Formats: sequence, structure tokens, C-alpha cells
Amino acid sequence: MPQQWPTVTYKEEGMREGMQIEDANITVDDKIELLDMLSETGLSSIVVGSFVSPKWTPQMERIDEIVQRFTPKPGVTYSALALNSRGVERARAYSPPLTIERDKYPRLSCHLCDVFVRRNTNRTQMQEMERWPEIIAQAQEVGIKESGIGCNASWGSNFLGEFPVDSLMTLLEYQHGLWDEAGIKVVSCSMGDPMSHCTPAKVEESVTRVKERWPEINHFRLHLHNGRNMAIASAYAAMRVLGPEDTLELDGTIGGYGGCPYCGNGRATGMAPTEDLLHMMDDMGIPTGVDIDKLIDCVWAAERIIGRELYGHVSKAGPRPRTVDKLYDINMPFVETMGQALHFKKGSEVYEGGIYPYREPITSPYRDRIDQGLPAFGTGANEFPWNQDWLPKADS
Ligand SMILES: CC(C)(COP(=O)([O-])OP(=O)([O-])OC[C@H]1O[C@@H](n2cnc3c(N)ncnc32)[C@H](O)[C@@H]1OP(=O)([O-])[O-])[C@@H](O)C(=O)NCCC(=O)NCCSC(=O)C[C@@](C)(O)CC(=O)[O-]
Repeated sequence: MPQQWPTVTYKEEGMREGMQIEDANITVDDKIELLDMLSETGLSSIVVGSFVSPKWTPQMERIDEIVQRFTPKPGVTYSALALNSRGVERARAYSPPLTIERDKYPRLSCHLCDVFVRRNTNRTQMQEMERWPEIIAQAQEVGIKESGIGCNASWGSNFLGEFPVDSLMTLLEYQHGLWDEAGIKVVSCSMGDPMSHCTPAKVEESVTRVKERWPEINHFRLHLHNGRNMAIASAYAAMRVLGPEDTLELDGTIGGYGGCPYCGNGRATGMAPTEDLLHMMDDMGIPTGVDIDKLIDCVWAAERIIGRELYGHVSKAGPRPRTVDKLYDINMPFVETMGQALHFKKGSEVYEGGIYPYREPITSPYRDRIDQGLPAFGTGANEFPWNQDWLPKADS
């Protein structure tokens, strides 16, 4: 029985998580060029930046100009991060095209790491919790029937060390109890990880335990950072636990850049590279609606704008060639440099003149079959290559 995957929705964070850790002098024109390119890829949800204090994050100082001048594409949801009411008020001035509500549900959430939230927002974890009664009261007031629980810095902290999943579950249990008391059903759980402490094992355990403890929770949000290169594997682990009755919200950044300036990992933080993660989802048969080739154009544009190479792989090695027209030339020469590796998009001229050690051109009956539109291998015992005379006989 093939795996039944959850519905996966994806949010592109390159213009916010990505740009917030890059040079504050990147021009508004360049950011608008990249944002408008992202709008043409098929991405359905794009974060344009954040309305935070420019004293804390100068990279976001000119967000107002970006929102005023970019070209919103119909059907794409554009949002922005706001960490306090002043930020929400600023964002609301640009709605539309911005969508202000970033969460489907009223949610009780806080950071397991008190140090991170103090460093990042000048607030304490206790102050985050103090808001919960108000969130519950507001939900009751407007007759909300479904709610969310959640946590950030869910699996560990660069300042406090690793957190056992038990600690995460204790926090979620407490939040769930408050919603129970209010008589509001909990259907969603979010887990964030700004300091890159996610691992596939911890994410698998966390999502599994939440599903087992509260089977009615069928909506999950994961905000995973990639400082230890565990974001894609962790996202996959979550997909493996969930099923067709579940929805999983993921986010990442083109090229995999990004990070919070106050998490301690700087530009080494990163997120799941969008092009790598969505290419994996393509392979899994999970619909993304995104054109990987246009995403690669965005990564290359981002590298030009930022002035350095980014972390993703599909933009460098190319997507897995799966159709005859994308297969590599079996007689291509020695391919060595990163520039020569770009032949998948730039054509054979990038490796022309490379070492070619073969006395005769390479041929292969397998490639002959592929070029004729046949599968490389036959499926039956008496089909190619099992029926070829070169094959040693099993009883010999
Ligand atoms: C949240 C604040 C503003 C609180 O900062 P604060 O100092 O507590 O705010 P305040 O209310 O005391 O105001 C201080 C000054 O900031 C101004 N101010 C106050 N709010 C705003 C605003 N929204 N926009 C513009 N200006 C603002 C306010 O007007 C005042 O100006 P002054 O009187 O000094 O001239 C500050 O801590 C901040 O901006 N932090 C953001 C740092 C940042 O950008 N981090 C990266 C994004 S978060 C992230 O990446 C993590 C995440 C979200 O992905 C996952 C996770 O959280 O785990």
C-alpha cells in the first residue's frame, strides 16, 4: 500500500527569514525584482518581510517601500511577520495586498527557550504565557470553535541546551488543558525551531506523540531551521507520521538562506532550501504547484543580489533528470567545476573542451531503449536484460 501523504502547504520565507540575516544595504529594487520573480514560480504563499524595529533588524527598515512597489500576483497569499501590535498595525496599512492573519487558528504558544525570546523580542517566555488568557477570552467572545497549541524553540536552544520531547509535551498538555477548560476544541499544533535543534528522530517522536495523545489534531505547522542540516530530513519524518487526513504547513527559503539575527548562528542558520524540499515532494507525488526551473532562476537571482553562493543543491546539480529530454549526454566530457555542473540549465557549452578519454563514443543498450521510449529495465523475468545472451545463466 503506497504511503498516503498528508496535504502539504508551503510558505516561502526567503524575503523575510532570508533577507533579515543578509546585508542591510541590499537595494529595494533588487528585493522587489526577487519578490516579483518568486510570484511567478507557482508558490502560493510568500512572506514579503517583517514589520519589526529597524533598530533591531535594519535589514527590514525599508519593508514599506517593498510592499508599496512590488507586483502582487492574483492567487498568491502575501504575508509579513509582526512580533508586536505596532508591527501588526504597520502591516495592516498594506492589507491588501498583504494578508494579516498568518495563522488559521487562535493559538496558545510560547518559546521553550526564555533566553531566545528575550534576545529576539525583548519579551520573556512568561510574558508570552501571560497573553494566553486574553487569547482564550477573545476566542470565546467571537465564538471560535477550533484552536491551536504550539511551541517555538521546541527541541533545544543554543543558550539552554537540548530539550527532551517530554518538556515539549508538558507545555502542549498545559496549553491543551486551558482550551479544554474554555470548551474550545484543539485541532492544530505548531512547532518552531529558530536555533536549528530539529532532528528527524525528535520531530518524528513529537508529531507521533501529539497524534497519539490528541487524534483530533490534524493540522501541523513546522518552522524548521537548518543550521545542522536537519530541516529537510525532519520535514520528511513528519510527513511519514502524518496521513491523508492531516495537513502539514512547512516553510523554507529559496537557496536555503536565512536565520534570526538573535539565535546565535547568523547566516549559518539557514532553512530548508525550497527548491530541494519541493523537488523531494515532487518525487513523493505530493503536489506543489511550483515550477522548479523557475525556482532555480530565483535562487540564481538571489545569489547575484546577495553576492554569495547559497546552500541548496538542486540549483547547482539540477533536478533529477526523469524524462528523455533531460537526460545527460552519455558522451559528455569530464565535468568538474560548479560552472560546468550547470549544464542542466546552461547547456553543453559550459563543459565544451573538457577531458574526453574515450577512444570510441560510449554506447549502451540501456540508453538505446530509453531513447526509443522504452524503460531501462523490462519488468518480466523474460524481458530485457534478463533475456539477453550476455547474462550469465542462473544455473551455470
Ligand atoms: C519586537 C520588538 C519591536 C520589541 O522591541 P521593544 O524594544 O520591546 O519595543 P518597544 O515597544 O519598547 O519600542 C522600542 C522602540 O522600537 C520601536 N518599535 C517597537 N515595535 C516596532 C515595530 N514593530 N516596528 C517599528 N518600530 C517598532 C518603538 O517605536 C520604539 O522606538 P523608539 O521610541 O526607541 O524610537 C523588537 O524586539 C524587534 O523588533 N525584534 C525583532 C528582531 C527580529 O527581527 N528578529 C528576526 C525575526 S524573528 C525570527 O526570525 C524568529 C522566528 C519568528 O522566525 C521564529 C521564532 O520566533 O522562533
